[in-house]
Amino acid sequence: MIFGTPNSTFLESKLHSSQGMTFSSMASGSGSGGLLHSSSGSSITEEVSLPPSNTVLFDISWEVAKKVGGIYTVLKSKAPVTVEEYKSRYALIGPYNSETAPTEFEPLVPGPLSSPIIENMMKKYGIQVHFGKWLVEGYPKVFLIDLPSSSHKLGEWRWDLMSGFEQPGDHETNESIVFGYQSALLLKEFAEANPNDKYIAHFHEWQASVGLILLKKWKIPVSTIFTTHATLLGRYLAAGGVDLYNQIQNLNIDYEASKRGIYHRHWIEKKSANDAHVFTTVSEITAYESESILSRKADVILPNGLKLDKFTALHEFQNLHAKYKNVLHEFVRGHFYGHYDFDLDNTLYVFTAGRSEYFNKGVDMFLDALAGLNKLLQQSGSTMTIVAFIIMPSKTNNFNIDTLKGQSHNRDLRRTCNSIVESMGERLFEATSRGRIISPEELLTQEDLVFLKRRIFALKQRPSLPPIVTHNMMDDVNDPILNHLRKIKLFNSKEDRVKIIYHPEFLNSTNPLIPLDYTEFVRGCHLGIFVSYYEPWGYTPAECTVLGVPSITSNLTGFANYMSRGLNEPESKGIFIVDRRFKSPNESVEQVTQYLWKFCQMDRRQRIELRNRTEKLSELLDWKTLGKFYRSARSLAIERAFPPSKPISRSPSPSPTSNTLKNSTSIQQLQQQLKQQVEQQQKEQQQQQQQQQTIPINIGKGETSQLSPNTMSSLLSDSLNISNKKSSSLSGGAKFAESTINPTPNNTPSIITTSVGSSSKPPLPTTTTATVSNTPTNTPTIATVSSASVNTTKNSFQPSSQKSSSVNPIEQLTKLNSPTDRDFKNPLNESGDGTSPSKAKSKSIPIPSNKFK
Ligand SMILES: O=c1ccn([C@@H]2O[C@H](COP(=O)(O)OP(=O)(O)O[C@H]3O[C@H](CO)[C@@H](O)[C@H](O)[C@H]3O)[C@@H](O)[C@H]2O)c(=O)[nH]1
Repeated sequence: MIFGTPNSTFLESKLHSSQGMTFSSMASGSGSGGLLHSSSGSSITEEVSLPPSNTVLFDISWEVAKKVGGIYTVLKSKAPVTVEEYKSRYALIGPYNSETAPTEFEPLVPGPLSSPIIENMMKKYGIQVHFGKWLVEGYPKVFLIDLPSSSHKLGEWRWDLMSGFEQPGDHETNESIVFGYQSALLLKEFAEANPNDKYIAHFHEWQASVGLILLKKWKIPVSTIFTTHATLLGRYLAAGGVDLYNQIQNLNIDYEASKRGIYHRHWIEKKSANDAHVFTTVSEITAYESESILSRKADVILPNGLKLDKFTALHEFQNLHAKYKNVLHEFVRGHFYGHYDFDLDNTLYVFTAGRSEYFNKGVDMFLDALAGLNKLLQQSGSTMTIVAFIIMPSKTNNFNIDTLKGQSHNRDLRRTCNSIVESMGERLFEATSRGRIISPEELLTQEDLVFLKRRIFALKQRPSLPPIVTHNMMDDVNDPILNHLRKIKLFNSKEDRVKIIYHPEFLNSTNPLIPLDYTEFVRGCHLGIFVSYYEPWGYTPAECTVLGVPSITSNLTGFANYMSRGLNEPESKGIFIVDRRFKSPNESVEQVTQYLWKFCQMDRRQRIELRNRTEKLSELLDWKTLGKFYRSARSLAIERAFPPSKPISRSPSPSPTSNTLKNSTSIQQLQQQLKQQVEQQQKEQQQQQQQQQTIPINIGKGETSQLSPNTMSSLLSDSLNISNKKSSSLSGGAKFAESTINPTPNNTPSIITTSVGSSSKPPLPTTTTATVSNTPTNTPTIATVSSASVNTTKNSFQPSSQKSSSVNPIEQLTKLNSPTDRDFKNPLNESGDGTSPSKAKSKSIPIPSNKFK
């Protein structure tokens, strides 16, 4: 039976797959092993069965072929391993978006199997489905559904789904409902056309999960998985100042959702979690939260992985750092034209990035820490400059003129200098070929000098300080980031050692200011800072790690908890974890400031060594390691939906608890395994003789740096290592961290008296906003609003006295947590996409009593 032609069809691999083969044997082509191989040819020993040939997998999400935030990264980075595993029995379903389709999607002619289904969708329901491939690595097949083709059905479908508590004015939910019915109909068509196949539909987040509710309601034989990448209400509560992890169990959840006008969305999320055969989240901390908010324990925890690009030459990523840092240098020269009085060789680039959630993403803390660092650098008389980037989309109206002008000045100046150099070269050549030494006056003529003087004079005419924000903001008066900057008075003035660049748009390589895509930008920076308050996982610090860039994150992120369980001394490997759980907000800010201060004390070589150690952790985050949890979730879903001896089950198994425990044990086992490997490696390194030879590394500027033997061995080794190479230098790394992370007494300004981690730590000078009183000399671009607000940001910390006696480790972690509300925290400040609390309405809406049966 022919299912289709290669390259154009979904499901053609049914022809080739062989049931029962192991994944690794298939993937490696060896046919001999039962090992799941990592990219380094190493590792986690595990027998993985290929999915049976009649299993078909769909991922369903709002972010298929359309970037909004982290879920796009999950799907895109996971695509290669999923395609490898399922071949063309894997596809994604998402809404069709005409703006992103041209760059993300390539239409294909559907094969004989999908073709009648797509035709039926149009004939029976009038729904247009675009079939093709997603233009990302692995090229998975996608079904993109045209929402407008069903917009006339909205009223009917909304009534069918949530009569009694619908919110007709909520555009985002309306779209979710339309997409939900469309995707459920598509899955129904597939399941009915191929009754012998076992379908797994994996729904991501509430916006895409209405279809899951319908599959159960219509009794369609499809096994379902629901992953919540955050809970809606959790985001709102955190952003709105609720002490989430301490109070969660005391809240009336439906009432809280109703109060915020999101009951109908919360209902979709909760019903999806409860209707799914398998319910999953991305971290333990979100599993804990989901138990209260969604009334179901997670069956499986799915830590987010990344697709690793391993270089054959391990120092290559250091060279990329130098390359992209030069692009940032060029931007900075232009941006600060007329005020460019600092040394780029003594400048560090730090950044935060992500969807715009001012409080939840810890931007408030990031800025307060920068204000503290600015003060410390000023007081110590440091000449170092820190350029801090904030890459967070906001509503804008293109780039602002001042910013563009800066880049154009810079380009003009470069052109002028290049043409002078060219004529100098000609004159030099001419004189030399006539056997004469050229005089300096002949080389650089009076005319050239006048020309250059004019250029310099033009630069100095800049009337304002270099802009804080690169774009015209649609609502700069209410932008929480700009307001915070106004409050702490970081205006890019001459005296500021910390300069700010707020780029309210995601980056891409066609950007006229910073022509880098996000990954290249991260590589060019020295340090990422993501001290989130609410962060189910946190891709941004994870991406830093695999790109070999150290980062500061918070212990309220799934990523930090995952890494700290798997690593000893994460700090020494470039993962700095700030305590937002047990410390007051002011103390957490001070901890960030201290980390920054100490980072500033490191010299270039120490930073290179730290980057090496950071990069070597990437194996921990590889989908080839973490994909196993997805496989567990799928097997469980199949097991529950299609029990071997029973007819197809249409309802989820009632006892997820035991599976939750089973799975969390397996994550711990994996981490334990990785930890043991790292420790083993450390032992081996200690026994190792120090190598005498040094190898040059390009560190930019055309210089080379002689790395120490320890660094070299760590460069050459594989950190997690797996294939028993005897070469890593993690133990050297730990020693290095002790000596470099703690500030050298001579370099330490007098106000810093101890290092982080000291049990008798005297307080740092306060880093809150009121202490920063430098007034800008010129009018900064953002200073269009009153600068009256210079009061100290007062933090209210309530020490947690109610220690939990619960045996649930997550509960223990989170119950003891007592970060509390900060004065400036305002839920209405949060903005972003549909998962963001920005759309909270104050109006309460009715809660039906009959929807949860
Ligand atoms: O210029 C930029 C800046 C950022 N990013 C990306 O944006 C993503 C942001 O990720 P994250 O902050 O983790 O995403 P959220 O959108 O907040 O996603 C939710 O879902 C993610 C996936 O499960 C979880 O990691 C988060 O904790 C959770 O809040 C990252 O992959 C970045 O690479 C860009 O592509 N371009």
